[in-house]
Amino acid sequence: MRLLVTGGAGYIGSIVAQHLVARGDDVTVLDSLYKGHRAAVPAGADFVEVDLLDAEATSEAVARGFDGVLHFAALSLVGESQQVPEKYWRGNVVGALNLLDAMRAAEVKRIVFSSTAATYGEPDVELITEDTPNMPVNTYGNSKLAIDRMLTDEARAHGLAAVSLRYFNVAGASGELGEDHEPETHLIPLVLQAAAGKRESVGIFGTDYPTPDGTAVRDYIHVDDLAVAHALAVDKAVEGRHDIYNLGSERGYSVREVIETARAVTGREIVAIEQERRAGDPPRLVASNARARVGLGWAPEKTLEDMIRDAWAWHAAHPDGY
Ligand SMILES: NC(=O)c1ccc[n+]([C@@H]2O[C@H](COP(=O)([O-])OP(=O)(O)OC[C@H]3O[C@@H](n4cnc5c(N)ncnc54)[C@H](O)[C@@H]3O)[C@@H](O)[C@H]2O)c1
Ligand SMILES: O=c1ccn([C@@H]2O[C@H](COP(=O)(O)OP(=O)(O)O[C@H]3O[C@H](CO)[C@H](O)[C@H](O)[C@H]3O)[C@@H](O)[C@H]2O)c(=O)[nH]1
Repeated sequence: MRLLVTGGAGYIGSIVAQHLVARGDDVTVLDSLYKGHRAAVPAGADFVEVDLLDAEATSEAVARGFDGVLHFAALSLVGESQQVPEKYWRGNVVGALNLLDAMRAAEVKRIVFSSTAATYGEPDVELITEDTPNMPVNTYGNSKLAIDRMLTDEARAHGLAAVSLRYFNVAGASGELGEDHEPETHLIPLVLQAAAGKRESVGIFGTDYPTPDGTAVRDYIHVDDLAVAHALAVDKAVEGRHDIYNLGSERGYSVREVIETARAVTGREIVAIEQERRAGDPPRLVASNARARVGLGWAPEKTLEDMIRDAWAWHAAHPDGY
């Protein structure tokens, strides 16, 4: 298929693009390079430097002719989204609307969208299903949920084939491609920076959660498993439908468990300092992936050890990032 990957110079988009190139798709990456890296665009993919907020340039890029779009481009810093919500409503929601306008004009009928567990907010359930109510607790989650709803309407009114994939906590690296965010806010890369001596310690944000060891529990998913799910989703999207799938493992790990696993995998000392809770962090977010198993024929295969080992190998090969 001829596929356009927005945000394909970023962490997840570049690795999914690499996977699509490897299976024989004809891939074009669109990215503004606001956060992404030109060096992350996989060999074998075309690249266009375009900001989705530039409607005209977006239309021109989409008009090159594609069978489908994978839409990763977004702003995704939860803290920043609370401080400057307008940046997130414009960047994420207006950007997606420009993309959908361009797709409609060019008769591109298929989209896979990077949604997020943040659309659920802080649900008090063992496993989050796609029927768990959407109650985002930050602007980032609100903006992603707004795009999900846009896709539902677009599928109904114009026959778009749309799939939203709600990732839980993504980690790991894939060959030459890995996670290089500035600023970095995610637990696993920060823990590995501490292991590598690039930072003195890592904070444990909250030790009084109602969880077995008092620290927050998350469902970590390897970026390669995510790539497989995207390839399935783009193939299985159905015209006139908007399907939503959680992508997680149904297994939660606490912050302490992640740090312990990183100590075991790296063999390094990792200084962890107990701190106050980070505002807006729910105690536990673990996905049910039953719908993705049935609807996509997908199941995660990689473990937390795999994610940490692969991310560690990437950091060793790229100590200063891209
Ligand atoms: N990392 C996670 O754990 C996680 C979890 C859930 C959902 N997501 C979603 O997955 C997607 C990818 O996340 P990531 O961690 O790879 O992020 P990332 O920041 O590494 O990649 C996003 C890319 O989008 C580009 N971009 C942003 N705004 C753009 C615009 N207006 N026009 C063109 N390009 C633009 C950036 O330059 C960057 O390369 C995002 O939509 C994010 O919300 C990520
Ligand atoms: O230095 C750190 C960083 C994080 N944490 C903790 O580790 C867990 C994971 O934190 P991350 O920042 O790695 O991930 P989040 O669960 O906060 O964020 C994930 O879920 C969000 C929605 O809830 C967004 O989708 C986001 O992009 C995605 O990475 C949280 O309990 C957090 O409090 C620490 O203890 N110390």
